[in-house]
Parts: sequence; structure tokens; C-alpha cells
Amino acid sequence: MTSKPLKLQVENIHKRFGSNEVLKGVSLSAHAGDVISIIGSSGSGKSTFLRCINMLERPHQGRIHVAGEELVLVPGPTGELVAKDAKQLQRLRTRLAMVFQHFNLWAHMTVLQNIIEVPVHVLGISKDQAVDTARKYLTKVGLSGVEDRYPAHMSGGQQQRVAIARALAVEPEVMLFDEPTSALDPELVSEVLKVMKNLALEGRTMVVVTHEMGFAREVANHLIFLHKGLIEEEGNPAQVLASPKSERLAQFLSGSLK
Ligand SMILES: Nc1ncnc2c1ncn2[C@@H]1O[C@H](COP(=O)(O)OP(=O)(O)OP(=O)(O)O)[C@@H](O)[C@H]1O
Repeated sequence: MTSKPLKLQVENIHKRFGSNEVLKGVSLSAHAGDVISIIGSSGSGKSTFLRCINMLERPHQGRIHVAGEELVLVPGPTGELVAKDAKQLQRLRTRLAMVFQHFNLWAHMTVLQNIIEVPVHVLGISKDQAVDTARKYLTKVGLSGVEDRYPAHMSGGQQQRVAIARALAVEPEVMLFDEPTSALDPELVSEVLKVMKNLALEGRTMVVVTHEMGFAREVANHLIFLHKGLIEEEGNPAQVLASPKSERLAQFLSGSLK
């Protein structure tokens, strides 16, 4: 048992696309400072699960608590759950900052504008304070002095680090990472993983969908192996990776389960 506060509790998420049942009851709890890695083969439902946590995908069933507050979900017209109160959803979403595989920076905005947009226009923070915060987090991700550049003029690794600074700038309870290094050229992966490792070391609560087994082993304190929409195995990363109990996880780790 941990006495650290529960930052995120997600229970029994179900999701289907047409007749394709992608998530069949997936749950996760993250306490303050937890780094949870989610691994699994392509199509196992990792991204869909992460996207259900902040309602970028609407689950058919499940419950979501963020820092002790339940997101109130009600059945929508197509059988999926929808937020009862759009304002609550918007507020809780900013508590769950997401970093995407393809960075998702706004191309027409400078780095600084990208980072201050949500703090100023959604959270109502003053522009001066938002700019100070943006500079602080740009320094943290090793990118001071790039405030006026546009994303297109930066490398993928730099863009992803801007996206991480943008996520940090809302001071989230939990950071959600959806395969943050998968779109990067191999030589740019390590600069992003290094930033993520530092965030873990300073006690940020993170849920990370990843193919980076080294990160899962060395940085995460909990590992979830998703298979066909269910948690097949989970536990301490070093133990789970060294001696998987599930045959499917063993196959996945040996590369024979794609
Ligand atoms: N918007 C969508 N519409 C229809 N099907 C979808 C949609 N998004 C995902 N799927 C399907 O859901 C399943 C799970 O996809 P998901 O992206 O969650 O898997 P994943 O484990 O993240 O895979 P990968 O490692 O390749 O990203 C796949 O069969 C995918 O085709």
C-alpha cells in the first residue's frame, strides 16, 4: 500500500469501433510520482486506452477519477459515454496534459504562442505569468532561446520537447505520453527520453505508451502489458521483463509477437 495521493484512477474501460472490441475492461491507478509504462503489440489498444483517459475517444463503459474528482459520464446518443458537463471535462483535461506521437504543435504559432495558448485562453492565467512559466519549462527541456521560432523550423526532437514544455505549462496532475518517440529519427530519440527521465526523477506522475523497453525497465515503476484489449500482465518492470509469466508477453519481448 502506498500513502501517496491517488492522481488518476481509471476503471474498467471498454471501447469498440463498430464490431471491433478494442478495450475489454482496462483499469489503471497512478499515485503521485508513479511512472506507468504501457506496452503491447500493434493494435492491442494502447493508444485508444490513453485517449479514453482524457476522452479524446469516448469509452462505452468505465469510470475516470482525476486527483480524487470523478469525471461525470453519461450515455450519449450513439451508446458511448460522454461528459455530462463540458466545463468539467475541459477542466479535468488540462489536469491530464497529453504528449502525442506527432507532437501536434500548432504550425501557425511560434513556440511561445504554442505554450501559452492554453494557460492564457483556457486557464485564464495572465500573459506575463504564462510567458515566465513557458520560459521556465523551455529551459527545463533544454530549449531556451527558441521562443520565436515556428515548429516547422525545428527538428522532431526539438518539436517534441516543445510539446513536453507545453504539457508542463498547465501544471498537470498527470502527464500522458502516447508513443512520444515513435515518430522521431533514431538519433533524436535519446534527447526526448532524457527529458522524460528527468521529469520522472523530479516526481512527475506519468503514463507512457511506449515501444522503448529501456525506458520501461529503467524509468517506470509499473509496467502494463496490453494484449487484445486486456491487461495480460503487469507489475514491477524489471521483474516482468526479466521473467514474464505470460507466454504472450514472452513472445512479444522476443519479437515473435508483432
Ligand atoms: N478511430 C478509429 N476508428 C476505427 N478503429 C480504430 C480507431 N482507432 C483505433 N482503431 C482500431 O483499434 C485498434 C487498437 O488501436 P490502437 O491505436 O489503440 O492500438 P495500439 O496498441 O496503440 O497500436 P500501435 O502500437 O500500432 O499504435 C486497432 O485495431 C485500430 O485499427
